[in-house]
Amino acid sequence: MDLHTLNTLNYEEFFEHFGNIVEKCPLISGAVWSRRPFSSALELESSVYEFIDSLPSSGQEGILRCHPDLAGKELISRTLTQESMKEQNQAGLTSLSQSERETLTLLNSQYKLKFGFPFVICAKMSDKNKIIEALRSRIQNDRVEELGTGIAEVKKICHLRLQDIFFKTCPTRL
Ligand SMILES: NC(=O)NC1=NC(=O)NC1=O
Repeated sequence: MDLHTLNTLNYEEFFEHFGNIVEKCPLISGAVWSRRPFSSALELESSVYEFIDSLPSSGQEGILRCHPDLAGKELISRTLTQESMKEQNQAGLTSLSQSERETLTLLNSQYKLKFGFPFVICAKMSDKNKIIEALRSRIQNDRVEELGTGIAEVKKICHLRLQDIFFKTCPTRL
């Protein structure tokens, strides 16, 4: 997608392309649309991060709570968003053994009980073993630290989703 197109999308069209760059948080894209014109794709990405960083902790916790568990009920019931399905599949979470699934389910529940928001990690940059390892170690952290780490992972997920959108629409420009 070239810059002219990006900057001339009305907000409905902007939602079509960018509505789920942060999982189930179209409000962020709705807010960032007001920041156009963008001088680059990078500036669009920075506007998303600035919006997220400007939220109070309750708002950032809300963003984490919009994320489905990894290998959770939405994956089982096939109600994941397209983006999440692709990311979870890429990390090998659609081909877990029974014991791996049980371990992830237990750790996810313990994590949510402790923090009041789900464990979030950029699945595309990880794999099932690293995810289980990260969950085991991050559950030991305190809440403030985990909120920060979770939001950092949300930004990584957003970065890769934006790359997909821009690359998909102009694959020739490598
Ligand atoms: N709880 C999560 O970490 N969810 C996710 N990570 C991803 O990379 N995609 C998701 O949906």
